[in-house]
Amino acid sequence: MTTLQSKWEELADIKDELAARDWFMGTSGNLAIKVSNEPLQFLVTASGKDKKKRTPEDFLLVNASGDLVEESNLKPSAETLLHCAIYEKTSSGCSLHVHTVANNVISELYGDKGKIDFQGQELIKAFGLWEEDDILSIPIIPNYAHIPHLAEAFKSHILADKGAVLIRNHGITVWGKDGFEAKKLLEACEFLFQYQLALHQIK
Ligand SMILES: CSC[C@@H](O)[C@@H](O)C(=O)COP(=O)(O)O
Ligand SMILES: [Zn+2]
Repeated sequence: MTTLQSKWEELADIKDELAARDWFMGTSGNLAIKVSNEPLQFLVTASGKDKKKRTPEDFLLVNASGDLVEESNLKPSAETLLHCAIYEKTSSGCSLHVHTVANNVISELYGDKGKIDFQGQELIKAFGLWEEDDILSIPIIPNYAHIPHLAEAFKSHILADKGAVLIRNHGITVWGKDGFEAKKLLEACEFLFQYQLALHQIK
């Protein structure tokens, strides 16, 4: 199996798992996985498709600028520039973006603060935060309709090889060294958001 094929399979399996959680409502969400460093090339979901379905056209190979490596009648995700920013600034190997009700409500509740912090919650260990006083701080940025503008705002929060950024009333993007890590971070964030919303209900 070539690297391209194995990366395709890795991303397709993640897509299926996230689809099983119903995290691709209304064709939302996009996923990417790095295939090579020199030249930088990555697979990204084709724009506007139903990501709950598995088809041979689910992913497109793009370069560091987000342009197609080979001609296609499909377009790469409208948000490919966010994935480009991650691979430009880090050695991360996979980036995942989903819209969920929980991440949208949290982004609205905490958007004016520009971040949401979690401390003393076991799941922050997914981000490598093991000490009792460690804080997981997830930035929340405005949702600019102009994607190059959104990508610029997003870029300033890409500070390590793994991370997460919430886009207000839009969704979350996470990245990690490979598909396993990126999915772990995404699941941890969604757990923390649901936990926080549950706390709001009883307080
Ligand atoms: C109609 S879904 C919302 C989209 O505008 C976008 O935010 C999204 O996540 C999916 O866009 P896509 O171009 O399919 O990757
Ligand atoms: Zn989106």
